[in-house]
Amino acid sequence: MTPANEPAAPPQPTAAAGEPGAGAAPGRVILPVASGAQTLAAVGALLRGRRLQTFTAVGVLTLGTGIGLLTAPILGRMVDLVAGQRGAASLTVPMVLLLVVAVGRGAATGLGSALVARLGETVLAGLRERFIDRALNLPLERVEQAGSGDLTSRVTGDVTLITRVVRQALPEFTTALLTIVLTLAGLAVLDWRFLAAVLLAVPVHVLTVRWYIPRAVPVYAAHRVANGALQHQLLDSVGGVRTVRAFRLTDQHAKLLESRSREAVDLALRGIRLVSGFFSRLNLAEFIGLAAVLVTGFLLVGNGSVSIGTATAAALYFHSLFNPVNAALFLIDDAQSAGASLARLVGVSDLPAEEDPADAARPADGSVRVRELSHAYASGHPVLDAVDLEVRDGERVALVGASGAGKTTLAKLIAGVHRPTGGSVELGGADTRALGPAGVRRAVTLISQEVHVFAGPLAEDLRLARPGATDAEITAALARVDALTWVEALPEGAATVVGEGGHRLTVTQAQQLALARLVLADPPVAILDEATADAGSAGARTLEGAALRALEGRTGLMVAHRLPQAATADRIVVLDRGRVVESGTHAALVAAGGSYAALWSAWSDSRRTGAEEAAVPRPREA
Ligand SMILES: Nc1ncnc2c1ncn2[C@@H]1O[C@H](COP(=O)(O)OP(=O)(O)OP(=O)(O)O)[C@@H](O)[C@H]1O
Repeated sequence: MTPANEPAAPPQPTAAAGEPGAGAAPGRVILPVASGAQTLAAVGALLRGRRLQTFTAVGVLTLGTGIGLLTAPILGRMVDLVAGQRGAASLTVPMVLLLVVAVGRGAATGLGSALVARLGETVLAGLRERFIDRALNLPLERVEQAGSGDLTSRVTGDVTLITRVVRQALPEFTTALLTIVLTLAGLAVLDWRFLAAVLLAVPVHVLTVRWYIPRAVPVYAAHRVANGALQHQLLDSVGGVRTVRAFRLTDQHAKLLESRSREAVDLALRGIRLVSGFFSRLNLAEFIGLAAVLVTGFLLVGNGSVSIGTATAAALYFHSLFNPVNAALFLIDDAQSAGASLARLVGVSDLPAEEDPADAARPADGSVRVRELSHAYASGHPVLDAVDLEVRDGERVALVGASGAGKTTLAKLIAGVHRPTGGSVELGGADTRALGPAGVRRAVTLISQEVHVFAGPLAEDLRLARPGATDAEITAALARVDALTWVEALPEGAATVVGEGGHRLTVTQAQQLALARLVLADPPVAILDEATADAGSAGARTLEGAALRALEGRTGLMVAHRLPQAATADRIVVLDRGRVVESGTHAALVAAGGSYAALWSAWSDSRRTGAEEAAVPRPREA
């Protein structure tokens, strides 16, 4: 009695990425996950904007299912006609009707399914847009607290899962549910006792799902992990085949592969056994239900309550429930996983949008004033301790200090990436709280070491900093950061596709692009955090020159790891354990013989011995 359209592949319950604690490292505060009610409300709000589309889709699908329900009574009527020996001619009308019903049902359900899929896609697109909008505007601090993996897994894993379910399962699930509801109603119309007989099978369905889901979820989760481990082992053994042979590790690797493979196969077989168990239990439910309907029909026909045709129609109705019931139960897991993923998307998209003050202040110039600034990532562990710093409009200040001294933290606080635990930051005389997030973004640009090159034409990458920049402005910005020569040498110049899947840029080139974006954004304050530290010495010199030109006409704060770069700044500020310990010109600080002088002399010694060319010696690791 297994249905003809029983899905061929075993169902793979998904341990939804949103399950509590999934992937969350200890100490992480993961981004919010919406409750069931909030998720429904969000989907409801999206559907409300598409009332007509929703009513049409559900209406057409209901019509198709309703038309399909006519098949059983027509067949029942034919049975009555045959039982009453009314002659072959009397069957013509019911047969034509059957044909009309089949065509009508096929057309309406096909159209309805397409409309439901389309509605699902549109709603998903709306949700995705809202999610991306909120995600891109999340305070970086919040993303860091959650770990960027949390946001990434929502953008990738959850969105992919929901898209798959919306495309494949939603139309099938909706049709199955409608068929079940309408068929039960049809049974009640025939005779309520048929409905009661059919409902005898429901407890077996419920028990089957309760048996299957808790067993299947861990098995399939473990199967995915085992498959991942097998792939990894294959890559390791095959990729490193020379080393494996050279060190005579062939047997060891073969054994490892065998054990990983056995593990994956065992889990796959357990999955298949579960699916067999799932369907055999459903078959039992079908047996119980059909037996009950037939016995009821026998009794009702016997006492003259219904005709043989009506009893036949009831049995056919029940038989027509097999496929939708199995499909709906089979898809419950997909629906659950999609629901969990949806809750994770709604959790982020329901976050309040970043608010800018109604009458946001405007910075008067490019000066920076930091007062009593303190910060602790974890309470009780201050990283910055009452830092005071004043940078004049147009001044270039280098921040130096040992690793962990707090330079990057200070840079991020000034750029508004983190909110300080205590104290304040003023840009151009205006407190950053009065400027608002958008105001701070306009006033200051932070370039960090992890420069991202967006996939697409190089010129478009630059236009992100100034939408609508002319070709001449792009060329001028590239020339200013010394990048024009290599950009013009690219196969299609500034139109060359760079980034993921495109022309690969070197680290130096990517940082030059970041500097060109800075030139185009033209903020009054720029912060370069280690922008030149990673590029190797030749690249580092190119970048130093580019950075100096990009900073012309604005206030510049440089987190400097190369002391010669710091030496060219108007002023050097030395941080130690979260405090400003020295401030002055290179000459003054060297003469003062303090910690900067110690760093400088260590660096000069290393130059003399030729041991170290590029990086600053780090006297103390935090
Ligand atoms: N996101 C974070 N969460 C928790 N602790 C952090 C975080 N970022 C930095 N820290 C800690 O804060 C302290 C200061 O780090 P910071 O990166 O500001 O120093 P730095 O002077 O820039 O160091 P480096 O030269 O190595 O980049 C370090 O102890 C670091 O481990």
